[in-house]
Amino acid sequence: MTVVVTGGNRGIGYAVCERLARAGERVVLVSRDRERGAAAIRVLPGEVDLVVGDLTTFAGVRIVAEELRRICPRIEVLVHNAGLWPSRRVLTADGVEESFAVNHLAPFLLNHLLEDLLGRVVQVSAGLYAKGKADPARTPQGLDFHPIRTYADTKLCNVLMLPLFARRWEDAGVTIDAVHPGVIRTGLGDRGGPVGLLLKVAKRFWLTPEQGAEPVVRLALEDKGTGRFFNVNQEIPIELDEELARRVWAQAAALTGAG
Ligand SMILES: NC(=O)c1ccc[n+]([C@@H]2O[C@H](COP(=O)([O-])OP(=O)(O)OC[C@H]3O[C@@H](n4cnc5c(N)ncnc54)[C@H](O)[C@@H]3O)[C@@H](O)[C@H]2O)c1
Repeated sequence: MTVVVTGGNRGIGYAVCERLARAGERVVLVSRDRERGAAAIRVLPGEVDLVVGDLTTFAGVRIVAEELRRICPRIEVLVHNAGLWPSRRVLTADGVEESFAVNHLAPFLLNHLLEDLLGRVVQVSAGLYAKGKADPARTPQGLDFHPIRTYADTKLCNVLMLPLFARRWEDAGVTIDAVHPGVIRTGLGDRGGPVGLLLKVAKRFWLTPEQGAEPVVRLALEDKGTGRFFNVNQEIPIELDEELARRVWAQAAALTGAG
């Protein structure tokens, strides 16, 4: 089975790659940095391929999709793990806020570009989605940027897309679930200043990337359901605003040219 893991060169993604490679799956690791990606695949066990690409821009996502198409006749599992928690507002070359681009638009576009190859998709989301607002008039450009809420907005967008992709793919038998991996000690959200210092201290008490990988791997290898959200291993019913979900979808489609 071929499993593609975005952002697989470090943190939870790396631990996911390691677990899957040890289990005998063919792993394709997507990394934005060639050297860091190559360093990761050198030490990973088993059959691991590297695809290099930056998921910040639509052009970067398209390059990744093309390369995946070239080397994978089928992708049994696509794990959208790459994620960003920025401390300040940065716009991408496409004019959208960076974490909105990587956390939400990149998975949205990859899902469309690869859908005929897919068996299953696992979206690494975050429990913080519940604090998000996903206002289509403001979120894409990161207007009113907030160091916590903006990230939460992007993760809410992931969750809003779940039932829509689940329905879209029903007949094709492609499934999609999302998971909050737990509070995990990785480089996510690292920053300077007093907040960075506090975070560094707090992270000592957080779980390891291997522990964060566990629920992601479990979902990657399971194929019983679709459209579900898991808080670690527990399924949480999600109440979604259908109308908002459709607007967020339409906007992602207009921005990326997919859908
Ligand atoms: N660490 C936690 O407590 C926690 C909690 C909830 C959700 N998550 C989610 O788990 C996922 C993995 O995060 P992590 O904690 O391992 O953090 P991390 O920072 O260690 O890993 C993030 C990965 O995403 C990659 N990435 C970022 N921007 C990219 C881009 N433009 N193109 C390609 N790759 C890019 C990074 O290179 C890295 O490999 C993220 O989606 C994150 O939001 C983490």
